[in-house]
Parts: sequence; C-alpha cells; structure tokens
Amino acid sequence: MSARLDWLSGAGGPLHGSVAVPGDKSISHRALMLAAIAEGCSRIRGFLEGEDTRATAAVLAQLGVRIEAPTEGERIVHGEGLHGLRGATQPLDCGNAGTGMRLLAGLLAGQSFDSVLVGDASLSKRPMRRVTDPLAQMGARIDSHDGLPPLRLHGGSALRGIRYELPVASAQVKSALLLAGLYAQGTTEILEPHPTRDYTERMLAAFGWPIEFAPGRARLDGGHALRAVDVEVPADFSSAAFFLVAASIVPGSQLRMPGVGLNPRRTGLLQALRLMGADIVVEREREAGGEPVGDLVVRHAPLHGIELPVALVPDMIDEFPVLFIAAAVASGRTVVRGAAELRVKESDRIATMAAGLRALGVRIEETPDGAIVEGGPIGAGTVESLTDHRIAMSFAVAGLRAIGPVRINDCRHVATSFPGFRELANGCGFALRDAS
Ligand SMILES: O=C(O)C1=C[C@@H](OP(=O)(O)O)[C@@H](O)[C@H](O)C1
Ligand SMILES: C=C(OP(=O)(O)O)C(=O)O
Repeated sequence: MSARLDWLSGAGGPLHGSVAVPGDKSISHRALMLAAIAEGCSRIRGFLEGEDTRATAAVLAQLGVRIEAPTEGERIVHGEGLHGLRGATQPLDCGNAGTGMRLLAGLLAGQSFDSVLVGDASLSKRPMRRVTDPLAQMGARIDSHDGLPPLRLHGGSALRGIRYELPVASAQVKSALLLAGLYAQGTTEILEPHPTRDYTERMLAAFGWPIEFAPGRARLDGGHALRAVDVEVPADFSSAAFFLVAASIVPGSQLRMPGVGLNPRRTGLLQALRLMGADIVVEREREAGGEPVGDLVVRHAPLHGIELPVALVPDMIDEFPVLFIAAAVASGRTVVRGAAELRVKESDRIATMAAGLRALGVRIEETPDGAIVEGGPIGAGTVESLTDHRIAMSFAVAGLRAIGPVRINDCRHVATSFPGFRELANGCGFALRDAS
C-alpha cells in the first residue's frame, strides 16, 4: 500500500462488452460483522476482495473469529455468537475504511474487553464524533484524538438503548448504533433526516434478529441472538457507476453490467444520469440475497447539464466524483447543492474534484455544499487523487474524453473498493496505463 502508483488515462473507446463489477463493499463489511457474532457458520458469496473489506476480515480474525476463504469472492465465517468475541492484544487496523471503523466502533462498544481502532492517514482525519457521541449516550466509554481516530473503546460498559435523531444522513452512524443496540438493554431507535441505505436492517432481519424498519427509521431491542445464514452479495452499484458514465460519454459505446445491486438508496446516480439524457436500461430485474438486482445496459447518449435535485444526494453520495465528470462533458451547466458530506470522505471530494477539473481546463466553481460545473472540452493535464479511490477512477473516466492524456497521481488506493479496475476498464476499451 505504500508504493506510489500514477496512471495515464488516454482517449480510448468506443467501450464494448460485459463488465463483471465486483461485490458490494457496504454489504461485504456487514456480512462479515454479523456472521462473526452469529451462531453457526455463514457462507458469503460475491464478497468484495477489496482492501477495505479485507481489513474488516482481519480485524474480526484478531478478535478470535475463524474466517476461511475457499475461493476468491467467498468467505466462510465461523460465528462466535453475540458474546464470543475475544479482546485483541494489538490495535485493530481498519485501513482506509470509514465504514469498517464506524461500524466496528458500534459492534465493539458493548464488549467486555478493551479495543483500539486505528486507520491509515486518510481515515485518521475523518470525523468520529458522529459515532462516539451517540455511543457515549448509550453508555459507551470511548476516547478519541479530538474526535479523530484512533478510537479507544473501554470494555465492560453496560449499554442502554436510546432514541436518536441523526443530525446528518449517514448509514454508517445508523448502523453503528444498531450494532451497539444488539448489546444494549432496552430499545434502540434511530430516526434519519433522509433515508439511507438499509443493508444493516435487512441483514439483521435475515440473521433472525427482530427489527422494525421503514425508510428513515429503524428500531430494535437488545438481548436476542443472530443465526448464521448464507449471504449473496450483489455487484456494487458505486463501482458500476464509473462504467455508466464512461459509456455515456464515449460515442459508439455500449456496456452491460450483470447482477448489480439496485437498492433504491444507492441508485440516485441512475436517476441523475437519466435526467441528463443518459440511455441506461435495467434488464432482468430480480431479487438476490434479499436485495433488488438487475443487469445495467448503458449506451452512449449526449448529456446535458441539470440542477441536481437535492433529494437525490444521499442516494448517490459516493457517486459525486464521477457525476462531476459527466457534468464536465455535458452541454450547459450542472448545479450540485446539499452535498457538504462530500467534504469528509476519503478526501474533501468537492475540493479534490474542483482542483482536478480546473487542472484540465474545466470551469467549476466550488460552493460550501456543492459545485457549479460548466460543461465543455476536457484538456490534458495532471490531477491529484489525494489517495482517494473514487477520485482516481473518476479521472480515469475523464481521460476517455480528454484532448490529451490525463495523468492521475497516487492511485494506489483504488483496490480499497475496486480491485482489478484497470484490467476491467482496459478490457472494455479504456486506455489506462502506468505513468512511470
Ligand atoms: O454505510 C455504508 O456502508 C456507507 C455509507 C456512506 O457513508 P456515510 O454513512 O458517512 O454517509 C458511504 O459514503 C460509504 O461509502 C459507505
Ligand atoms: C466513503 C467511502 O467509504 P468509507 O466511508 O467506508 O471509507 C467510499 O467508498 O466512497
């Protein structure tokens, strides 16, 4: 993870073929965690072999959970039961994963032993009070470094359920509190300002924990048990997003992505791109592993700028970097508002995208909670990914339509969410290579 890796993305395409997008990151994290504290043995298929999810698996192994990896994309988790985890002697390294650290904070807050959660340089700058404050209200004792990692969780705290209104729409915070709620006395109830992805709720129900949930709220009582189940992980919509935009902007392209997760709390970009004029069809809609999935077929279409409806923002929170690329090649102006959360991701994604697009000659004005992008030609140039995986892949997409090569500095974190991105991209018509 330390060696630097720079990419050059050139004008490729047209893009053709079928792209097998890897498994959903959010679901893979949760499947590991719930299986680890379930009774019995769970098999996970379609598991994301990303660095973020592997870090979560390694943390659970440190806590005494036996996890087998019989084939790539498969895990067999030997559950230890709700009270079967064992304290680790070393800090638990969540790598680059905000999801890993925040959900584990909830899971570990009610254990009998102490834990220390650490992360890499990027994760060490991400705000943790959003989870530590409500967990403290539940009775947890957690020390942080001024609201930043590392998090020191003191074991032996008796947790009690709370009713909590989330100040920001965050599935990570909701999930952390629900996981802590498993260990709490009484009822834990979470209310959201806007509904967020409900994977934790759906999966808790699948593992047999009584839970009530509806868009924007979730409620459970402590003191039940989880029973092992098999989990089928769909392909990650957020990874498919790069190919949706790539094929939309390169003339003559047509791509198919089979088995992509289409949970409505994830597919805001589909709606946004359609509002911009994109030609995306969902085929073979079905249910797999309790989640809606379908095959996405995308063909090139001329895009035009839009005022993005603010209500779509939480449903496409990880897709903004690549939306900004679509906006940069669209005709006219695209306006994004209500997306201040982008500033506390792996990088400040408003500032990082604005700096990169400006370096390529695109007119973009940053606002506190969004940006205004003027579509037009994309020039050649050098951009900094600031080790943010989604920024690196988004500028790889931009290179397809640039008038000369786009150099993307520091792409080593792409494998956190999308191992094999470059090979898949080149396989369907990208021209993406090492810069050195
Ligand atoms: O719960 C999850 O799996 C995630 C929730 C989102 O974060 P927030 O909860 O901070 O919005 C998202 O950005 C992240 O990639 C994954
Ligand atoms: C924000 C992201 O992930 P995390 O919060 O888990 O680091 C992401 O994958 O874009």
